[in-house]
Amino acid sequence: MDWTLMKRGISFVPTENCVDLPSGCFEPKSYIRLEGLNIGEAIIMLGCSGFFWFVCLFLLEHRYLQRLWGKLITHMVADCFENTQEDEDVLYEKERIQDLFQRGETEKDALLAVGLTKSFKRFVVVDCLNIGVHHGECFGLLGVNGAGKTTTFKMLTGAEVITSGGSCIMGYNLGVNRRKYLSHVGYCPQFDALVNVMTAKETLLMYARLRGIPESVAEQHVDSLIDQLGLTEYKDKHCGTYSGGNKRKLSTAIAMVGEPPLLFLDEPTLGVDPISRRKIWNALVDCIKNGQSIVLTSHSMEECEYLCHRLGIMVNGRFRCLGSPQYLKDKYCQGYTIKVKTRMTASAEKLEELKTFLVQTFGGSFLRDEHIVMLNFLVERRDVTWAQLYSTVREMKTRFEDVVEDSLVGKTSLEDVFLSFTSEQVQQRPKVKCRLCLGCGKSQ
Ligand SMILES: Nc1ncnc2c1ncn2[C@@H]1O[C@H](COP(=O)(O)OP(=O)(O)OP(=O)(O)O)[C@@H](O)[C@H]1O
Repeated sequence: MDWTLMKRGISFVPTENCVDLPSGCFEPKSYIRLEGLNIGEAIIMLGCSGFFWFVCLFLLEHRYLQRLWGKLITHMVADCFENTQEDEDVLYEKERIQDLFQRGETEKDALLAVGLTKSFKRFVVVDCLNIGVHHGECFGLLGVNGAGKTTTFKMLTGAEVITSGGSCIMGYNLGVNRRKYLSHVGYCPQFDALVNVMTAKETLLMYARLRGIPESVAEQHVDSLIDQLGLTEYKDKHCGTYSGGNKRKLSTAIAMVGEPPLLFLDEPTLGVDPISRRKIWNALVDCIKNGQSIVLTSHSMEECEYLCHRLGIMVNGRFRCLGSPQYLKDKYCQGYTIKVKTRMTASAEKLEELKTFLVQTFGGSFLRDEHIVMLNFLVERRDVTWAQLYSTVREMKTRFEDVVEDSLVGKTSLEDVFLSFTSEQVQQRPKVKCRLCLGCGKSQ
């Protein structure tokens, strides 16, 4: 046998007429042949898979897949708004978000959600919602009970399956790169998810470890969160013994563990006292200064004005308006409000007289809402001066002394903007025609 040939990768196989061969009973044969147990097939497979993964890497590196996905999504949600009148700011934002998706530049915003839709059985709860949250921005999601805020949060945090649409956080797609996507999120759910037998410190340390914060800095990080949110007094007590407000503080602190780039906070200050609320606000302002982004829901207009750069008011699962608090006030509710507290003993005729007096005094004013003894008038005029308002209110008090108990004059607020949209909310909404809403349109 020729050992030099063996070393060069040539094997020897027995031949039928071995006696005739000069080398004896063996014939040289290559290892890399395709037949039998040779490695030819493996080499071809290796070459093909190398080429395949190179193409995949190339497509990923050059964002072709993201662009393709973006185009697909925007194409599929294109019909979402057909037959509906959308606010111009909402439409502008939708176009901006779709453009970013199409160009594959999803990392330009901290959060980009396009055509987000959720339907439960026969009803659409969130209806082709487009959300873009800039880096270092606090975005407020407002809406009456049942508008779809919590469902939106659940979809964006992967807790609820999205019926249609898609979402990217820091450029990572929930559908494609779920683990990376979720690693950038801190979530404070609407209902506290706490382990009752653990203390605040133990809970936060557990989350710090889960987030991979090194042990050497975890304790210091947790202590600073406890201090920031005013939980120092309770840090070694079991969560089960906490008041509702303290549970909310701890849930907010959990969301802040590890300084994630995006925080989803579902009513973080619900049931929190005014002093602690300000502590939470300050902690959130620090997060924003730190470059983190926040998506917040709240029923406190004061909180939204304090924290949010931009707000979207959700009605029937859609944005009804979008913009900064001041912009929304200027656009939707210019003017003043006159609140009148009436006496319980006031007769119906006198009340009607009072209403007519205020409506007629200022052309362009109307009774916006009425609750037992409270009348809320909106004066939608910019040319009215404070002096005119106060003199009218003085006159009203003198003329209707037996009807008016007290009154309050003020500029229109964010609450007025909010109230102007709430009447549009309906409890159950039928499915809309949308190419991505699975089966929608067909079942109707
Ligand atoms: N799992 C579910 N199955 C059926 N309907 C649901 C489900 N979850 C939510 N809904 C419905 O979806 C609608 C929106 O609920 P959601 O909790 O998102 O409202 P919300 O705006 O967060 O209200 P709130 O301000 O009270 O928290 C409600 O009418 C609710 O009944």
